[in-house]
Amino acid sequence: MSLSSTSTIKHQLTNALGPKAPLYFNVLKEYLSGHISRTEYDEQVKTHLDSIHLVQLHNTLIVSLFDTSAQLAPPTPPPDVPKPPPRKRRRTLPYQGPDVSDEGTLRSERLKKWTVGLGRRERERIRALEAVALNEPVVPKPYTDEIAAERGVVLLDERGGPPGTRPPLHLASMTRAPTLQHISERINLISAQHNLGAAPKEAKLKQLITQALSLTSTSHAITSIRATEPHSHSYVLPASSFDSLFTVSPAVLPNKSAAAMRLAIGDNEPAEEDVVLKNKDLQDKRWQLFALLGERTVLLFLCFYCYDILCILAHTVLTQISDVYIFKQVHTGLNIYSCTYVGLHALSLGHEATKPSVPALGLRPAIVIDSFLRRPPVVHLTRAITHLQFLGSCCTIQQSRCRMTSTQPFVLKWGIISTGRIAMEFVKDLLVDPKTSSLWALAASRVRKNSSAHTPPNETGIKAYGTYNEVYADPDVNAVYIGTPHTLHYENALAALEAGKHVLCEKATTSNAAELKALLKLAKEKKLFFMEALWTRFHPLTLELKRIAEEGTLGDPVVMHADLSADFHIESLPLNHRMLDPKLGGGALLDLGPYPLFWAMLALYEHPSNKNARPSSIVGSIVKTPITGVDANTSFTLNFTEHLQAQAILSCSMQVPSPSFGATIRYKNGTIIVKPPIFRSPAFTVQYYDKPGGDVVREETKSFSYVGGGWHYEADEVARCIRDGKLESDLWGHEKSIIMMEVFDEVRRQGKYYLPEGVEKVDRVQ
Ligand SMILES: NC(=O)C1=CN([C@@H]2O[C@H](COP(=O)(O)OP(=O)(O)OC[C@H]3O[C@@H](n4cnc5c(N)ncnc54)[C@H](OP(=O)(O)O)[C@@H]3O)[C@@H](O)[C@H]2O)C=CC1
Ligand SMILES: O=C1OC[C@@H](O)[C@H](O)[C@H]1O
Repeated sequence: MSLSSTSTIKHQLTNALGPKAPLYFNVLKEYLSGHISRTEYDEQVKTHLDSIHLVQLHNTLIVSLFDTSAQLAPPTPPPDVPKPPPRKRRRTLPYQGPDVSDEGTLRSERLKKWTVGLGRRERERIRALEAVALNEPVVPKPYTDEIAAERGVVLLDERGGPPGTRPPLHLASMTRAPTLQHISERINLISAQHNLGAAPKEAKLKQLITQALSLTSTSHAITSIRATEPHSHSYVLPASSFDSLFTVSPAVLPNKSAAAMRLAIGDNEPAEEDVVLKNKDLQDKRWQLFALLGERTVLLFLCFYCYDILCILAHTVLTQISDVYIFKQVHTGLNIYSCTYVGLHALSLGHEATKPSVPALGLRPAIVIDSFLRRPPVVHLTRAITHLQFLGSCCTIQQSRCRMTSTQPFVLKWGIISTGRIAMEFVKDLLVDPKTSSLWALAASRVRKNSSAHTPPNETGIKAYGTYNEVYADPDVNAVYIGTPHTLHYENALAALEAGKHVLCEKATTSNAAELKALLKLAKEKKLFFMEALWTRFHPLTLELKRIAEEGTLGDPVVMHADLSADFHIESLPLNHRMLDPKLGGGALLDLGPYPLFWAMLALYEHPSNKNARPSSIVGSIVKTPITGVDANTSFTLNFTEHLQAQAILSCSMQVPSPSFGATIRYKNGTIIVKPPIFRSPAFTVQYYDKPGGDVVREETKSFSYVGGGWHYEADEVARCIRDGKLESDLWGHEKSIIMMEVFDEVRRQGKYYLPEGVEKVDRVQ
């Protein structure tokens, strides 16, 4: 059926209704735009339909509206299930007189059939998906989360059944993702079907998806999430809002939604409340959800109204992040708005006090689709979009929200040592969200020698100093970032620590392990935070890769290869360039080597089966450049044999670009391939075997993009750790940096690459 058929019926109905027509269409508009509920709609529309003829015309109009979808090609991407046989076209419209099966009620069978809202193809698709899910043994995950167990988290029932027993639909297992073309067609269709006016443009959708995805960066990056537009006031709900929201009866929704929204984001939002969790809160299901959501990489989509959009977004998101949970009112016992706010609040709080795991709450990393398949399609695209926009706008997340006991945003004032290349990249990323980190002072050693500690902040509010000592001496500086060449790290970090500053120090942390150990000893004595700036460890890609690598399916790691190389054109570099000058720790190993070694540390050392055992052997080989004698090409292998039988084969060169593979980690049951450049990889692919050493039966690629350059993740980690009084990061702690330096020492020793006398300030590798 075409849209003109619908207009014919509309025309007939208008004539038949006479003066009541505007009222009738107004009610329809209200319904389709979601302002009134289905029940309200039925009640109101009935008052205008005072003859059988009118009722039949009305029913035909409704059918024709829904029928539009049957005639246009379904753009929703088909799943990987056998295609249904071609079906006959329905011959319903244009209106052909009274339908004998219509009993003159608004609930005629034919109408009911249509108002279920899903086409047969769609229903079959869903049914097939359910079958897939049901075939899977549903094994509720054991109650293993230690924090949850310790705190005696109460499991939520899922629709009256035990948690974890409700089979989810594995949208994730679908291999074909929708294209923008699909999305746009579907949106046009839905919009046309429901008189929603102009459909949003692809760009708009893209923007929404991007916006939504930015929510999912990971809780580790919470402080980096930005709203698309600046907001003058907080959009995060105070805890008390929940009391009202939770008491809003689902029966009055969605028509009261606007009120609920206003309640939530109200223009006159009172001052932010101090949210302190008490013990009893920890037993509260709502807070458990906060905790759950705050802990995990979660995107909450509550597109009750628009199944297609939900699937599209879920698809998109599933390719980007680890878990997507779509909470349904029936599933959580919360209404749709409460769910939204729970999610937002959780994201904003980054609640770390309780960490009930997903299985502990009986939720599974899959999309749970249930009763809404039986709901009439109050398909309301604009509402779905409003939700997403709302989600986006609620994401002005301030660091204060990550700390339940503080009402003040935590701001870390950074002092930057050096104005070199990487220091400036780091600075740019600090400015990605100035609310969370404040760039306080910046020093160059070789320019602006005349400036003094009393230099007033310039128009950017950043003090510019002419010596590093002035930064160390500035009482307002909390943490110092060191971005000088490797061999200067020790003296710079030492000075910063002695001045009482926390330190984030570029890789390679020092010239040798002895220097690093001396720094760490001092940091501990002074109760100061110290971290190697191994930014890659904090990237969402790395967190996700680690999750997949360690969840068990792949088994233990066996062999990994990693290389980072770059052609520095050393023949044309000045001899005092940091890559060539042995006094600055020049060469490939200390500059590029940290990254292949990092991947070995992540994949092998950090693997739970390795039980934190250090490498049992290190073998290195170095090719030096005749230009200055620093290493030009270096390879090294590490064995991890105490608990694993694993080997890392690592290499770096400053004479050629990286190879195409980046890093490859081979496990007993699969392989992970990390795309280069491995310091900020854009994607990784996981290949699963049918049996150990067997064929690849499934392959999944996960792609990531970064806000800014990707250094703010490590900056956020530093801020969080310092805020929480930690002396080292849980993700990249001291022990790992020491192992890294010991590996470099050993490789240099074996390759006979000795730094000039006096360069190493503590001991000397020889
Ligand atoms: N995390 C990452 O992605 C990256 C990290 N790095 C690390 O950052 C550090 C710096 O690298 P990069 O920024 O590329 O180097 P640059 O040469 O660009 O910058 C180093 C800066 O250190 C300062 N400096 C102080 N003393 C000296 C000296 N004697 N000789 C040279 N420079 C001196 C200078 O700044 P000023 O004059 O202002 O004092 C100089 O600009 C290295 O340890 C490297 O491993 C490098 C690249 C990427
Ligand atoms: O840390 C680094 O990552 C990127 C490389 O280009 C750079 O040389 C290195 O220091």
